[in-house]
Amino acid sequence: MLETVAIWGKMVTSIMLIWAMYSQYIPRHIRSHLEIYFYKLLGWLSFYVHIKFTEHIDEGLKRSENYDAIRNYLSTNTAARAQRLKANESKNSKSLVLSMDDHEEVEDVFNGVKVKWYSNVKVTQTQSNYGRNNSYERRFFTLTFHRRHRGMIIDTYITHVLREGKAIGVRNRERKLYTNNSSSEWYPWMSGKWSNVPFHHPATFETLAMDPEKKERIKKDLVKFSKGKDYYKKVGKAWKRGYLLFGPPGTGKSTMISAIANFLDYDVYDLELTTVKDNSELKKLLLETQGKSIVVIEDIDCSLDLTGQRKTKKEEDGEEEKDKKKEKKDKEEDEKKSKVTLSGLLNSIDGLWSACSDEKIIIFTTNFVDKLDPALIRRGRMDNHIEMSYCRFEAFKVLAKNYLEIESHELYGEIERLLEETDMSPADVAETLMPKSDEEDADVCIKRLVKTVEEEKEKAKKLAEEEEKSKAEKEEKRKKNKEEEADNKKTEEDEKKV
Ligand SMILES: Nc1ncnc2c1ncn2[C@@H]1O[C@H](COP(=O)(O)OP(=O)(O)OP(=O)(O)O)[C@@H](O)[C@H]1O
Ligand SMILES: [Mg+2]
Repeated sequence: MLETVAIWGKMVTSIMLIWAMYSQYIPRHIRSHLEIYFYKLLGWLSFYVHIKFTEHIDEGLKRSENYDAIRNYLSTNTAARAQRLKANESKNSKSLVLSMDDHEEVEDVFNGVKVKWYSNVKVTQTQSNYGRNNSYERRFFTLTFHRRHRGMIIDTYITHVLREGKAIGVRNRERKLYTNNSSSEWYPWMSGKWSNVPFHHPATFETLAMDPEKKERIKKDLVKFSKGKDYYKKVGKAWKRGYLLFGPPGTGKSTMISAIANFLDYDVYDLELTTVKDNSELKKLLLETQGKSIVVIEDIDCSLDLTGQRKTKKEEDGEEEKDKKKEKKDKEEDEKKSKVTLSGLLNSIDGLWSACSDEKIIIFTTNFVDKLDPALIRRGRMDNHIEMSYCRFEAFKVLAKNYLEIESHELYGEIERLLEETDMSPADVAETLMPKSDEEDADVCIKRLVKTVEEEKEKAKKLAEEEEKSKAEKEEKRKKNKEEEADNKKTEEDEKKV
């Protein structure tokens, strides 16, 4: 026994000595060549095949969906058998997820064939421009199996793992509301491209006040889209759909986005364009969004200078002089401003880049649809244009049911007439309907609404009258000026003749 220990001891010492000499005396470039041949030789001699699945793909640009699917699969099926588990990677999940810790190994059996999964991590050191050392971890799984099962594992087992893993991910995931970070925070050791919070908005299509027929049409459109994977593939279109929500403030555009997210069980990416520096940043941000999600750009007319109809030549000439004066000031401001352009945005929506992940809805909202460039909202880009309008009777009935739990009242007829004649947003109607104390019942709230709508109607009438009056005054003034000009001209001509 002692002899065996001594022999082992000698062997280990010799190996360490040889390794130290090898590292010290063989130059680095020769060592890397030798290592390549060593691994090749190992490959020829080994009976085992290894497949690596990395956490990030595309030069680290994008998180791999396959990696997440494998992690989910292993968490549910085999990770519990591992010696060391990690419980801290449940960020996107409703419940606690136990996954294999780094450098752990588990076995899986499929159709009687044994395979092994290893979870690995490689630490990379980088140096920033300021000389600071940063290290970050790159994780990957390695699947190992006997080479005689190569066909079955590659064709069947991996597909099975990915499909199962993705389904588990969808079942477990907690929906998120994402918002984009400024590019100074994009490093892996900082917040990354997107920050997120759990998405728990209570809005649904049932609580959304709008014309029931329109609502039904939108729901059908969404269902058709979410089930359309094969159809989109067949017609050769990226599996995405654009919605343009437009209408006055408080008509439910943002509420509609939440209702769509809840209806389809999608995540929401709230894209703040003003913090995106340029087109390339925009592409990188969109690449980092996952499928089954809604990308939202709210108030697109305010976000950037993407709007405004294209100018005519005449308008451009007239503005030339003014532009020159402003040029210097604008230039300074421009340097600070986002440089995302209309074409950059269009490219990201439906250029080649858009097809990088599936099942995505893109929603733009605006209060002023006429201000938008037609190129931005043409069909194919924004496939469905939805107008969110002022509260009419049908929408009121939904609000009354939600806020007061009533479906009829003696004043309903009166309200129907008033709402047809007055433009009041659902937000204002909802606020008026909401009981302000325990003593206020439905009757009080309905009467308050009638009073408020009547007041609004009166206000609108006065406003219209004032506008009409000021318009008439302006017209009168214009006519007077014109007459004066004509008189002056005539006098001048008469004087010349004399
Ligand atoms: N159609 C609606 N159905 C139900 N509630 C509504 C509707 N429209 C507005 N509301 C209520 O009014 C509030 C404001 O609505 P919301 O933020 O969706 O309006 P918006 O159209 O996005 O306005 P803005 O143009 O100012 O962004 C919501 O919180 C909601 O309670
Ligand atoms: Mg809004």
